[in-house]
Amino acid sequence: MYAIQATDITKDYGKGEVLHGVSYQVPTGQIAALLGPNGAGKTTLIEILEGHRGRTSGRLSVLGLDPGSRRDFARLRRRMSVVLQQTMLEPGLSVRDILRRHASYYPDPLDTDEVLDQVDLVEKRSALVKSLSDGMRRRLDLALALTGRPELLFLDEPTTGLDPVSRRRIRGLVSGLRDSGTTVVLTSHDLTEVQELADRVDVIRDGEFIASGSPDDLVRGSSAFTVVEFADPGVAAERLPEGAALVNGRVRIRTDDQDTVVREVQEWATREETEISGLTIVPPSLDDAYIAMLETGRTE
Ligand SMILES: Nc1ncnc2c1ncn2[C@@H]1O[C@H](COP(=O)(O)OP(=O)(O)OP(=O)(O)O)[C@@H](O)[C@H]1O
Repeated sequence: MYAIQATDITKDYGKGEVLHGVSYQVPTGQIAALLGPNGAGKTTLIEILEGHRGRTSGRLSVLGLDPGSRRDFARLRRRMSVVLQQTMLEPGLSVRDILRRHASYYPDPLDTDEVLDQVDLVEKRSALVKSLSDGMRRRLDLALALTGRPELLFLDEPTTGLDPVSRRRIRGLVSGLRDSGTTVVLTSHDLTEVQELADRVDVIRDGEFIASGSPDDLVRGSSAFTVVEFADPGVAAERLPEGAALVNGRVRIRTDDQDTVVREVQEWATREETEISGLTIVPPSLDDAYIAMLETGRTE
């Protein structure tokens, strides 16, 4: 079952295509991250999926409806939520009042206090919107989005500007949404967050997808390097293993074949009659993989 099925979507704003026939699928109940450099076409695609922008061509089904049709869009609005980076809220209303009013738009909304608790804003329930900090505003935006029990949630940079405790809490909340069957489409430039949260990642560049898969798949399939390191054994630089560099008192070797490097390092240590201590093998992160992917233009 797919919450989103987009096939051969193109978009031309009038000066040539910015989406070149992209196909994109998100299984129901998964967290899908959409990544790509500035200008790649993420916002355009997301807005088409949300029904806030028309497509030039292609087929699209979101929760079984076509966001490009006015009638379906009206139905879809009751079943999905969008959390943008900035939203307009009436500054003179209290947190509780704004949530209550929002809840009145839905047939079966979440209880206001419950949703405030979820986003850790209980203590601010009587505060006016204009008195909230940026981080609190973001949490209120999320509370508003959750109120209608959306089946599909679009989240744009959900934890930008939040302090570490709030960030952790919101990430926990987002992964809990998946557990309760909500589908989440996430755009974030924080790839640690994406690695932690996303079930699948799709990378778009110049209006085309260049990679798709789980975060682990993308890391495994990338040309990013693993780093093998050990403590400086105190030998002369020219006697270090081939390809090694001395960085902050550690010998560092970048490789795409860690097993061979570890074996060679052990053989080297035997030859040099030296001990290897503090050996670490650090696989590439999603961040490394993503950068390598964009540099090499690797295809799926
Ligand atoms: N309203 C518009 N009119 C004309 N061209 C647009 C419009 N919106 C976006 N574009 C163009 O479409 C392309 C994709 O832009 P889009 O905003 O979708 O990229 P993005 O991946 O979301 O970028 P960013 O990470 O910078 O937000 C860009 O070349 C942009 O200039």
